Amino acid sequence: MEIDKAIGESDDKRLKTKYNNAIFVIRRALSLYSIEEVAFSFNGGKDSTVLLHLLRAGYFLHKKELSSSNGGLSSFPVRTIYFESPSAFTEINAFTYDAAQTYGIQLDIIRQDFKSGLEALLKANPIRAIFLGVRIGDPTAVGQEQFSPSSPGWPPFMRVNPILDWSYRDVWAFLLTCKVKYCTLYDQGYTSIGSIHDTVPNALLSVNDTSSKEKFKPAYLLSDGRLERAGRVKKNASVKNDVGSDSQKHEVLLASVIAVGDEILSGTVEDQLGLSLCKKLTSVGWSVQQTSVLRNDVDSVSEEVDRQRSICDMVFIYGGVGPLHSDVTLAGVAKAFGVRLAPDEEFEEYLRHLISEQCTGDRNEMAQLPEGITELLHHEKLSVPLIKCRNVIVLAATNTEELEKEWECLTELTKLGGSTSLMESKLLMTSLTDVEVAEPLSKLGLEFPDIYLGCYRKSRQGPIIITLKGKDNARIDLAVQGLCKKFKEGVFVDMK
Ligand SMILES: Cc1cc2nc3c(=O)[nH]c(=O)nc-3n(C[C@H](O)[C@H](O)[C@H](O)COP(=O)(O)O)c2cc1C
Ligand SMILES: Nc1ncnc2c1ncn2[C@@H]1O[C@H](COP(=O)(O)OP(=O)(O)OP(=O)(O)O)[C@@H](O)[C@H]1O
Ligand SMILES: [Mg+2]
Repeated sequence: MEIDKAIGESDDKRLKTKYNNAIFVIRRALSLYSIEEVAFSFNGGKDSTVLLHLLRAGYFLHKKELSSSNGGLSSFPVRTIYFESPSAFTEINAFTYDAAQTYGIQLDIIRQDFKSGLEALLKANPIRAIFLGVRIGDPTAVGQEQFSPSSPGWPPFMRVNPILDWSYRDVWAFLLTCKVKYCTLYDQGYTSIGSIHDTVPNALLSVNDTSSKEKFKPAYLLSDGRLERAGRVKKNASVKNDVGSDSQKHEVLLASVIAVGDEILSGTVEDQLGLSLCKKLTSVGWSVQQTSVLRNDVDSVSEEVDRQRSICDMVFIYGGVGPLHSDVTLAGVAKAFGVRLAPDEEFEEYLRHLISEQCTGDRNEMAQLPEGITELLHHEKLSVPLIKCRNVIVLAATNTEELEKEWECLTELTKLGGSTSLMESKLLMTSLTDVEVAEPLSKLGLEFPDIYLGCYRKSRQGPIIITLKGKDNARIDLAVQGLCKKFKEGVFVDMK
């Protein structure tokens, strides 16, 4: 069988594992249900196309085992249903029909909505299980397993999701490795295809071109699969790194800052990040509604996150992020949104670069993220992307320098610091130690509450760089003079 052979010959270990797991699910389903009792829901999309080939391979392997025959696969006897809609792309329709013909598939075209169509289908046929190309990350995948009964209110059948755990990259690795045809729209920048009314090419694949017609790279070049739905215009207009369109209606954006750490509560460790975060938020025009410190306890986190996420435009949470038993922040965030934690391969990949060979135990444990609601915000300055779950930003920073860096990246990646461009700023460099400048600086902060003061260093031994930001240049100059007065002349070098 050509698919089984192509995967067998590939040296992509991950793809092999994914393939074997999917084939296992398919073969289990074919053992549990007779061929008349299963159906394949095919719509010409990329995930569907992957599943088509997996099903063909799975059916072939299943049949081979039963009859020990070794012949080819000329026809595919699994009932295949396509819900054809007037708002489908013509390219999708053409591909669906074409694929059916190429692979000897008898297509059942249904021109009703999903629910009514399925009701009629199940009435007329002994179908008990339907294969779907649903993947983690799809909005409809939340809470689903590889075998999931249909939801209450839907006709009763088993949803079989062999590629539930496949990532965007796995999908493309499979289609390209097996060299199978897919819908032409994917070569024109479309990364996930809905109806003609809600789907455009993914702007992240746009190619700068002087000609009037915008050009796009093919779908397989999208580096962050999480953003595959960025081309779903109406339903997902806010997919890319904004703070939510509703929030823009407020005059002032509301933030909540949550720290998680038993050590802060016991006084063992002082929370420096909260203060810093509040200043930063204030400096870019946000109003911090509340700061809280919570125990390392899933329920405490979920309850607080749930409360704050509904009151505020954005919730910032830090502490309790990592693989230790006390690192419960992500589990709490997941619980607040009513989703589970699921392994995330792209995130795992980042962690693998960091921990590489030192890693013992199950790496997946470390790369679990709230399923279906997580967006990874990549930035070249960060070794691990920032985690955004709807309006909750999970910061991995454990000290102010790390926070400074994450904040910088966050403001670049989102519209958080939308007003920073209107701010005036000054950069001062000094070889004074942290201890020497800490108090004068915090005093300066009190004297100049309208001025944002930030500090960072490029290396541990290197100089400290002090940032002063505010809306009024004269006030910044006054603050600089105030600071300089507290020290001997010449200890600060004006960098700008
Ligand atoms: C064969 C099939 C079975 C489905 N079963 C369910 C189900 O059990 N529960 C449910 O909420 N939606 C079910 N759906 C609907 C999908 O979850 C989802 O709403 C749809 O695929 C998304 O399409 P849209 O993005 O065009 O709305 C089913 C869809 C199909 C095609
Ligand atoms: N109109 C439809 N007819 C039949 N099955 C459908 C239809 N729409 C969705 N499905 C089923 O739901 C699955 C998930 O749909 P989804 O749109 O997420 O994936 P896709 O269309 O295969 O790929 P893409 O994400 O690129 O659009 C499909 O793989 C298919 O099994
Ligand atoms: Mg689709």
